[in-house]
Amino acid sequence: MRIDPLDTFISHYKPLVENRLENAVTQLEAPESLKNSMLYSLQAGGKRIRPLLLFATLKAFGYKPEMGVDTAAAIEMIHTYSLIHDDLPSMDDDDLRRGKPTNHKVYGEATAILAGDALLTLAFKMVGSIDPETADANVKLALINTLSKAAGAEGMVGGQVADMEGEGEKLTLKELEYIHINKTGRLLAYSVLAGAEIAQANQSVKDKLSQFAHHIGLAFQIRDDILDLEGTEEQIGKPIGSDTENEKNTYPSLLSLEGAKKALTEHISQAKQALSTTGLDTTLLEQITDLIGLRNS
Ligand SMILES: CC(C)=CCC/C(C)=C/COP(=O)(O)OP(=O)(O)O
Ligand SMILES: C=C(C)CCOP(=O)(O)OP(=O)(O)O
Repeated sequence: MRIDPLDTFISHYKPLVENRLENAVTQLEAPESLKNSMLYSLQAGGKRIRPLLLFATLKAFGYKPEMGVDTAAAIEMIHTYSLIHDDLPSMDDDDLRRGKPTNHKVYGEATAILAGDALLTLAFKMVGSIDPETADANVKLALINTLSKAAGAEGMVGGQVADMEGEGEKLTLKELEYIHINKTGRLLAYSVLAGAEIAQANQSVKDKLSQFAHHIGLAFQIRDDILDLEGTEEQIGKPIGSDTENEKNTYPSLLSLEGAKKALTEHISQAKQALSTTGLDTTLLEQITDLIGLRNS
């Protein structure tokens, strides 16, 4: 029987980041209610695709994936905070996330906002305290600066604002692409580029990985848009059809379902093309790219 290398990789490295997340929050000297709220969303069962991308990137360079565990935990904290806030009544007003009641439904709106704030700030401490043998001061500074850019006003937060402002408006494909690249793509791209930073890759390889990351970022959100129409509640962990209900601009709403699927296939293929130019052992990254195209687990 053939065991898929990606399955083996996931079963080894998912628990690694999950343990780091749990330890980082449990150790905090902070109100139990806040820690419980942070842990509730961190442990609600995400796919951990961003940590896996970082680990697989390190592996592509021949580095130990373990070297990325603090950065992977930081990325997952920022991603989780963004989902807690995205679900709030003032944003998407969702009741379910990862198949469970949303954070504000369980802990109340104020604690949910503060749990998100605490996860965001803890993420930067995680990167700041990476073992110096894994990343020296210059590498850490680069990791912190690029994380701040990917997650903040010039990245995810900016994309979220544009997404909200676009609700009910008919956007152009270029405007929608801006939203997808920033709201979703930047943090996914960071997961790959952080691996390249830790491996101290040269600029040419970083540029190629950046191209790869751009395409998987877009593909990921296009697939999310498609699943909102034709996925199941079990598959996406929340009711389907919320994009339509919130009058969101999506690839299917602009290009039709068929057009969105075509765009997804094109971005997956361009992502793989970019990978093939890096000269690295990209087996796992290719498999994760396929997973993003299918997104059925
Ligand atoms: C600063 C903040 C709050 C950023 C949120 C970023 C984000 C990617 C939200 C989920 O997007 P979505 O609403 O398209 O996805 P889902 O369908 O999972 O809610
Ligand atoms: C960025 C988007 C589209 C929100 C959901 O992200 P994921 O699909 O990675 O969510 P989890 O697996 O972490 O729950």
